[in-house]
Amino acid sequence: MRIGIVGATGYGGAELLRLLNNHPEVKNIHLYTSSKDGVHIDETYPHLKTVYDNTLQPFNSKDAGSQSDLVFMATPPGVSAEHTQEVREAGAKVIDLSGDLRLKDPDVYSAWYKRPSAQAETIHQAVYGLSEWNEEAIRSASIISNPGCYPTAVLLGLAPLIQQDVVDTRSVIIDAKTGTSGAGRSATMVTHFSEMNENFKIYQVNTHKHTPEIEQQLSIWNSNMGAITFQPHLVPMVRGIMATMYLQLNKQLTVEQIADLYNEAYDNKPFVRARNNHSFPATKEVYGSNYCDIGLSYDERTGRLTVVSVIDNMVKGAAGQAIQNMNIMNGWDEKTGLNFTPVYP
Ligand SMILES: NC(=O)C1=CN([C@@H]2O[C@H](COP(=O)(O)OP(=O)(O)OC[C@H]3O[C@@H](n4cnc5c(N)ncnc54)[C@H](OP(=O)(O)O)[C@@H]3O)[C@@H](O)[C@H]2O)C=CC1
Ligand SMILES: CC(=O)N[C@@H](CCC(=O)OP(=O)(O)O)C(=O)O
Repeated sequence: MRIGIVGATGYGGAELLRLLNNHPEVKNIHLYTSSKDGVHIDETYPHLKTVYDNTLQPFNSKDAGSQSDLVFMATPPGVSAEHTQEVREAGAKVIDLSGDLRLKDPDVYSAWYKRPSAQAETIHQAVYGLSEWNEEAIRSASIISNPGCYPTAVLLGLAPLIQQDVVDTRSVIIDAKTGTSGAGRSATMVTHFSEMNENFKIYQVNTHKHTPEIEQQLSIWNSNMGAITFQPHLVPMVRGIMATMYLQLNKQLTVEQIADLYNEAYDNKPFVRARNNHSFPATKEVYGSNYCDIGLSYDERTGRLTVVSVIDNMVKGAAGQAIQNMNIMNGWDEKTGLNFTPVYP
């Protein structure tokens, strides 16, 4: 299969290249840039030196769409809104890692992203690529909107409870932490070493653009769902997301019954590892891998359930899930090219 990566000089693009290099069905990769035409990828990323012979070429939709069967858009907001349809018309399928095509209501997109949305038709065609829960639609999709990193961790953690309607829908509080790579390679002050080392910051309180994305999917699963509270934090590490979620159950369930909901949901899902022994995952336990690890605890004193979900934001939260979706679209085993254990310590 011929692959195109737009935004290859960014963190998401580089991670795609690292993973696709080990994918047996991928024979040819074109890298596109808006600023580094003619530069070899290993000048930007020496760690990718042995990966194909890739020189960056200028991005235009026509070339990208005709030189590739599938194009990954690993670009900032606005780029895929503008170019996805042109890439499709030139012949390639598209997997978009940005948030441009995730929100089905263009007004909601404009309100949270503070920019014009993509055309309604493109948004309509895009299938939300939460691999574990949307497999059938992904299989026949031509455009995938790859989920955001936080929504991936949060939705995988909440799905079994929300789908089975065992949660007081107004009680959901999500306290999430991320490493600095989530901000991309071009981020400057916010993730500057002096700003982040020995520091811990809350940011975009009640305004983060992943809030409507999480709410949209939760309300597809359960029409009683309303607004949620989602607060992101930056911690001084490079990779990893931990989402700690607090919720009140709307019915009496034993710890065993709660664990059963997770086992039933994820027993045949190779990348989700739910624990039912009161053990809690740490971000390092999924580092560099496509796993999402989940732990939970029910506090009988308060009637509150705590769910902890961790992923590597660069892999399951971006490039890994995108490749998992590529596998599903092509009828390949979803683990192809992704079947490796986390790096530890
Ligand atoms: N980092 C993460 O953990 C995650 C990121 N995402 C999303 O994936 C996307 C990419 O993120 P990330 O890789 O971190 O970001 P980076 O800032 O690291 O990289 C983005 C790349 O996009 C390219 N680019 C910028 N403008 C244009 C343009 N007009 N046309 C074509 N290419 C352009 C740039 O490369 P060049 O200058 O060579 O063109 C740049 O290297 C974003 O939308 C992000 O929100 C999603 C999930 C997780
Ligand atoms: C640390 C940091 O800034 N993280 C980013 C992660 C989200 C991201 O990558 O955004 P999309 O996947 O939705 O495009 C943020 O909070 O915006």
